[in-house]
Amino acid sequence: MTSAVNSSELAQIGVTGLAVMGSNIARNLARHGHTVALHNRSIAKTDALLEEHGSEGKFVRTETIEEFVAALQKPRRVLIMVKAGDPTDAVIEELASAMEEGDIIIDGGNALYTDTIRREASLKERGLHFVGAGISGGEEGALNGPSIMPGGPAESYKALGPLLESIAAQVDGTPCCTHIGPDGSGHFVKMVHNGIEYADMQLIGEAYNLFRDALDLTPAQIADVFTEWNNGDLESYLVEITAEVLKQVDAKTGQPLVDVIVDAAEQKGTGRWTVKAALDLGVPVTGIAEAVFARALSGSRTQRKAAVGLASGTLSEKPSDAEQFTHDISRALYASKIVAYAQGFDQIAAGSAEYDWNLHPGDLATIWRGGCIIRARFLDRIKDAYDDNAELPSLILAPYFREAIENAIDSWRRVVITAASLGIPVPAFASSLAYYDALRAERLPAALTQGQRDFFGAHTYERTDSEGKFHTLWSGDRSEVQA
Ligand SMILES: NC(=O)c1ccc[n+]([C@@H]2O[C@H](COP(=O)([O-])OP(=O)(O)OC[C@H]3O[C@@H](n4cnc5c(N)ncnc54)[C@H](OP(=O)(O)O)[C@@H]3O)[C@@H](O)[C@H]2O)c1
Ligand SMILES: O=C(O)[C@H](O)[C@@H](O)[C@H](O)[C@H](O)COP(=O)(O)O
Repeated sequence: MTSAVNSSELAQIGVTGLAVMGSNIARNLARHGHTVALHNRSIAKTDALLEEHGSEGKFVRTETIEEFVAALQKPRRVLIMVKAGDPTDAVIEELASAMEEGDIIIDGGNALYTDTIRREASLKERGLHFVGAGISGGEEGALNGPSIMPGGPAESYKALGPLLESIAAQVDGTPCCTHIGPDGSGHFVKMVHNGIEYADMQLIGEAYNLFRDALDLTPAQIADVFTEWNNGDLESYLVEITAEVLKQVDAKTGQPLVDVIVDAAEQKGTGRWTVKAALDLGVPVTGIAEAVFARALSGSRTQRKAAVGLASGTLSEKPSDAEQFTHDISRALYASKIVAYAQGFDQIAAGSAEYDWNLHPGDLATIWRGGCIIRARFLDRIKDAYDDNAELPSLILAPYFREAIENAIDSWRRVVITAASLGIPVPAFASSLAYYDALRAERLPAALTQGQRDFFGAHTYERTDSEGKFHTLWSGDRSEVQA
């Protein structure tokens, strides 16, 4: 264990916040030959890390922020891995007071991107570089290679990029880390990543529920289906771990573990942030929104308990061909997943335009191919789609995805029809299908909405055959005037 701080042992980077993520990233950095200064508010975590893993590389133990900052090579690079929100502000303030012009502070937590925009602007005034870096992959990714989404000044990426790229996951020799864009862009992109993660998990949950309630399969049988799917176009980390979770037997009861876990899903907030930001940007992220609401509904335990026994109707015929229905579910999952990703990429495009970030969707597909929670074979297809046409109006319109949906459409409809008739909730499957149908519709009932708005509020409407805004004199002779 290295505890002394002297000039010959200055660290290339410091990590403060040594809980699950920080400790594993510090180890990842050290394992890649970087000397890492360690700091945590409570010293016990620092000592535990050194005690258990001090031999994995070169660490510098520090107790105070002053010692920590003094242990770093200039320009100093500090990675903050603490709780998002006020704790991050408190740590930034402490660090900024001890650091010098040109030093770089990296926030690797799940920060709200508007906080990152504010922090970057305020630290810039103090001569410090601030990099808001989304990091995905959980504990295992942090240690063995996460996907890293750093925003902030391009200049700071020059000093930081090689180091971050060295610890990121690699796919086909390409690191899952790239400079995303200015200020809050890295955290914005990480937020949308998490939103897509929510949608993906909800869709998998709906597929699981259909297997249980429409086909009467056991968790172990469903695990086998997911394992098989993981060898095809649905191959992904989330499908893989779904099989693992479903296979798990509870040691205490002998029941499948999934049956003894309380069915109320929690959420730390990134999914909710994605939906709030999408509402402000005016982007329909229906798959993500349904996933966030589904978690909220699952947590409404009192209401749910009171509602048990409500009528489900009489249409209760189960699918007669289990093999066909299993195939249908796999296609409904694939098609709905395409919609969720298309919507997430739409939100990224809208955020990029709003904040002038100049984000490149193909780059994101590239760095999400490995390390992160939504990593999937599918991401290669998304990368190809944006390589072919960086200006795609929607991912759904890329030839590969268009064809995939065409091949899935009847299965997708059968799944939603069956679920609706059996009373099995599939909000994400159904809303994704509704989104797809609305997107491809030549005419939408929005024309009627406009008429209603004009009727009660003189809000005006556009005509299909002339330029300008119009208003009908609804309370008068109902003639039309140009507004
Ligand atoms: N867990 C994941 O899978 C995951 C994945 C990606 C990103 N993230 C993000 O990464 C960050 C770290 O996550 P985590 O799960 O490792 O840890 P966490 O539970 O979110 O945070 C614990 C760490 O924050 C420190 N901390 C809390 N309040 C503080 C304060 N006021 N001042 C200074 N330090 C404070 C704690 O120090 P003490 O030890 O002294 O309490 C501890 O080191 C979070 O922003 C999280 O959202 C997490
Ligand atoms: O990319 C990741 O590594 C995960 O998304 C990570 O960020 C974390 O596990 C989520 O924040 C959990 O989110 P919920 O608690 O909201 O499900």
